[in-house]
Amino acid sequence: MTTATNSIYMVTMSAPTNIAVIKYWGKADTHYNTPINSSLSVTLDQTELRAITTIAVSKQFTKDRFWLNGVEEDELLHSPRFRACIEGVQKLAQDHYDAQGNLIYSKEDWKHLHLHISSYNTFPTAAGLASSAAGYAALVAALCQLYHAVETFPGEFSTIARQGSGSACRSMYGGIVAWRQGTPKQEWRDSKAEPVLEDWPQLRALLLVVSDSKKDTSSTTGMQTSVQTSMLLQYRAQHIVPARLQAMEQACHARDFGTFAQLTMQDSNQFHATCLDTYPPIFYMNDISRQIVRIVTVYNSWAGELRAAYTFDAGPNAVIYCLEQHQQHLAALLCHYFPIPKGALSGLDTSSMALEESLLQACNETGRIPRMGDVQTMYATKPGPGPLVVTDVCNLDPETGLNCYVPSLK
Ligand SMILES: Nc1ncnc2c1ncn2[C@@H]1O[C@H](COP(=O)(O)OP(=O)(O)OP(=O)(O)O)[C@@H](O)[C@H]1O
Ligand SMILES: C[C@@](O)(CCOP(=O)(O)OP(=O)(O)O)CC(=O)O
Repeated sequence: MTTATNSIYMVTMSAPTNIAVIKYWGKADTHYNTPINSSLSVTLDQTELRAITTIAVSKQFTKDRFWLNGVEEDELLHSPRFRACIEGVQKLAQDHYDAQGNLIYSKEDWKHLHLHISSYNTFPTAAGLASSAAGYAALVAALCQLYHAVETFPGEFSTIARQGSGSACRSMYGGIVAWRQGTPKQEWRDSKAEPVLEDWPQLRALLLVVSDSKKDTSSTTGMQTSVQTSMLLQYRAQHIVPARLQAMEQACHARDFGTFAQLTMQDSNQFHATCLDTYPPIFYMNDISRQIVRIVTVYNSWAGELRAAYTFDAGPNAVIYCLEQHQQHLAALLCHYFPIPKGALSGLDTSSMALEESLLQACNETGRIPRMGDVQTMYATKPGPGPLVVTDVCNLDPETGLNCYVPSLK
C-alpha cells in the first residue's frame, strides 16, 4: 500500500519464509555475512507463513523507530545488520513524486528523513521456522518499494537482504532459489540469490511445529561456533556441498522427486551431524524430531520409493517435502502418530483418509505411541512467490505513523 496522508508516506510489503534443502551453515566473512558454501531452498507460499512490514517516512518524525510483533525493538533497529539493510537500499534510492507529478522527496533527501517500521510474523519468531529470512526480506522489499530503489545488477537487492540475515537473500525470490557463495572481490557483490526454478507445480510441504519457543542457540551464534570447532563442517563445505548442489539443481530441473528427497534428507542429516561435531555440541533436533524421521523413513520403505523428505533447520520443527498426490495420505499418517488439536492442521483435510493396516503395522514397529501435543501445529503448504505488495493491511497508523499492530492472544 502506498499512501501520503498528512505528509506521512508509507508502504506495506510481505515476504515469504524459505526452507533450505542444501543448508547454509557457517560464515566465510562475518562483516559481509557471506557463507562458506552455496545453498538452495524452496520459498514457501505466503498464505500461512509470512512477515508483513509497513514502513513510513515523514518530516514530522524525530527519530527512527521499529516495532516487531507489536513490541518496540530499539536494539535491533540499531544493530549493524538492520542498519546495513536501510543504508544498502538508500544507496539505490530514486526520487519520489506525488500522483500529480510533483517532486516530494529527491533521492538526496531520504537519508535525512526518519523511518517508522512495524513488522510482524504470522508464525513463531526465532523458533527455527526462518523468521529472520522472511523478516529481513520483507524489510528490504518494503525499503525498496518506499525508496523506489533500482538495482545496478540482477540480484543486488538480495545482497542487501543477505546482510540482514543470510537466508533472507533466498526469500527475495519465489520458487526454488540458490544462494551462490560468491567471492571476496568487490565486497562480495556476487554472494547473491538466484532463482533456479520458478515452479514445480506438484511440490508440497508439511511443516510440523514441535516447539514454538525461541531456540537457545541462535543460528548466527551456532554457526560461528561450528566454524571455529567442527572439522566436519569444513569438509562438508569444501568436498560435499558443491557436487550435492549440482545434483540437486539437476533433480529440480528434471522434477525428479526421488533424487530431490534423498539429497534433502542427507543434507539435513549432515547439517545436524556438524552441529554434534561442534564443541560444545549443539542439539537442535529432539526426541520428537527423531521420531518424525523414523516414521518418514518407514513410510518411504513401505511405499517402495521416496515419497517424503524431511529436513530440520536450527530447531526441532520438521519440514517434510512431498508431491501433491501423497500430501493428504502423508498428513493423515503424521496426524495419526502425532495427533494435533482439532483445527491445528491448516490448509488440508485428512478426515476422509484411511490408513493401510500394513503401513500402521510397520510404523508401530518404530515404537512410536501416538500422543497429543508432541506436535502443536501442522501447516500444509507449497512453493510460492517472493515479496508481495500488501494493500489490505497496514501496521502503522496513517495519521500518527505509530504502530497499530496488536498481536492476537493465543
Ligand atoms: N519480521 C521481522 N522483521 C525484522 N526482523 C525479524 C523479523 N522476524 C524475525 N526477525 C529477526 O530474526 C531473529 C530470529 O532469527 P533466528 O535465525 O534466530 O531464528 P529463525 O529465523 O526463526 O530460525 P532459522 O533461521 O533457524 O530458521 C529475531 O530475533 C529478529 O532479530
Ligand atoms: C539452519 C539454517 O536455517 C540457517 C539459517 O541461518 P540464518 O540465515 O538465520 O543466519 P544468519 O545469516 O546469521 O542470520 C539453514 C538455511 O536456511 O540455509
